[in-house]
Amino acid sequence: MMAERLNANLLCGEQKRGFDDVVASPVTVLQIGEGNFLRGFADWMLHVSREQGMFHGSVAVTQPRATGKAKIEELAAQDGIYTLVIRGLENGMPVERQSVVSIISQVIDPYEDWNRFIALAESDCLRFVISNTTEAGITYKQEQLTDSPIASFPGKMAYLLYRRYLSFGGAADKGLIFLPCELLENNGQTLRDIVIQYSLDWGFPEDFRAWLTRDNRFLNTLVDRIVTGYPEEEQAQAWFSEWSYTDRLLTTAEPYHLWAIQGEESLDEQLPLQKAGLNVHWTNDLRPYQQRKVRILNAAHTWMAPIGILHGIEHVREMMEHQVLGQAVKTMVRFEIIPTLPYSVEEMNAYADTVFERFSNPFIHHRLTDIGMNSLSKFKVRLLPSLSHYADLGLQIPEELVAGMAGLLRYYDIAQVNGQFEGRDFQGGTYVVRDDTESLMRIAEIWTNAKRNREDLQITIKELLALKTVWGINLEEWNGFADSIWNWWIKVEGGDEG
Ligand SMILES: NC(=O)c1ccc[n+]([C@@H]2O[C@H](COP(=O)([O-])OP(=O)(O)OC[C@H]3O[C@@H](n4cnc5c(N)ncnc54)[C@H](O)[C@@H]3O)[C@@H](O)[C@H]2O)c1
Ligand SMILES: O=P(O)(O)OC[C@@H](O)[C@@H](O)[C@H](O)[C@H](O)CO
Repeated sequence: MMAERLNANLLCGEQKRGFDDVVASPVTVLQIGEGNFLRGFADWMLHVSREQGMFHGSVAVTQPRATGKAKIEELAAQDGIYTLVIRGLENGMPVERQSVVSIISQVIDPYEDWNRFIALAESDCLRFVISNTTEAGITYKQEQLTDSPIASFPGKMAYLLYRRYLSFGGAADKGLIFLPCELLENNGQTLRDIVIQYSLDWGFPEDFRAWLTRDNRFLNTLVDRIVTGYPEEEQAQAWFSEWSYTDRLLTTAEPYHLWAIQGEESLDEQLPLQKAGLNVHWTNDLRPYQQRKVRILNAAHTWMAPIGILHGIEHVREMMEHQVLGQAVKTMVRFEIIPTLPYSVEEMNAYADTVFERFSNPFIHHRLTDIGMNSLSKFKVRLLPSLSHYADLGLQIPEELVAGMAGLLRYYDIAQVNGQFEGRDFQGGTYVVRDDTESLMRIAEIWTNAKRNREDLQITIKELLALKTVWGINLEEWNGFADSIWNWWIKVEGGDEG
């Protein structure tokens, strides 16, 4: 795609002209994660702000894992420049906007060039660290301190900060502001705790930890935008011939975007996103944003993936257009989930309306198989709290929430085939289930031992509901729950949809 390499300089103040008259600004943001989401969300936001003359920095992007180098290599080959197409409905009207995002001025593979990565610690103008490493990226695992690539994302941050502390003698104004985008409650705080843990493991001095906690900020944030990545090849080719260039990093996203950040509004002076007209909220309470998103939008996705796949449905929009299932999603959100949330029903219904409009976006082909990945842990966080609300009050769990659990169990009726876990949909077609291997093995074992007659299936359902390692609690103990699931089973396997 790109003719010439951007020759950006890591050091502040040294700006060089590069590709197509783009001026590479000083690197003020370190980005951990080269995936679709950050490119369709945070990078795009910074790009918009810079286009308006408000944000004056640029981004150094690095990959968080040693495996899967294709994207970082493509990014390097394209000088960090890529195309984003935003498509969808805005106030009921279709929109399609293409932009060439050029905010990335450095592409660094820490596994190939550790020294270049760690040199960022000494950069005077570095101010922010933005990340998306999936929920799996913000976890603690004991690790050795080496002077070559550190494996984990938090480990890398601990070392980078330590080097920064040494470089600047613990200067207060050289602390960094972390904005993690991982969909994890208290993502900032969790990242900070793990970074501190590494600093203890590796024997860094107490003074460093004082600087770390006093002069660095780890802000909790909540992101919301559906970024669907590279489009179907036919669409991509049509665009390429229209634009007269090809772009393997082409990404598509919906117009809707929200970034809620737990921090004072004055931070927008340093990171002018709200000022640039973006839907960014600086707030002291993230919970309302978090809960409504996870418990409504993500929950609806997590509900529809297994059920939709079992019915042979491929995309979210098709699911919403399905006479029975589309209605079931809406019923569940409006009448079963919203009443469990501690917020105004009007506000929640208004949010749900925007979600249904987003799900019906005619330009976005959001695959249920993508959403269905890791459904076990997603169900636990996104749907189970709504079910628990009823169970804890001794109430019967409503029909569509039951269907969500039952559909999930049916979807995980799997067997190991050629090293993969396969299930069969209602039409007899096969699909592959991707999830935590240990849980999959346990579930596959239960299903393999099941005798498949009526009575035995009831026992199997109970056995699955009792898997505390998967659900965190024993769901078999919920009064009447196993029976409700069984009723769904008879209805659906008997041919009815539900
Ligand atoms: N795509 C969306 O619409 C969207 C919206 C909001 C949040 N998210 C979150 O983003 C994540 C998926 O990101 P994407 O859509 O950019 O997909 P992607 O596959 O393009 O990128 C995934 C990124 O996560 C990194 N990663 C994966 N596993 C990791 C691990 N174990 N440790 C460290 N890093 C790891 C990859 O290197 C890559 O940078 C999911 O966790 C999802 O919840 C996605
Ligand atoms: O990205 P996942 O796989 O964690 O969850 C699937 C979707 O629910 C999710 O990607 C939403 O589309 C996104 O969270 C919207 O902001």
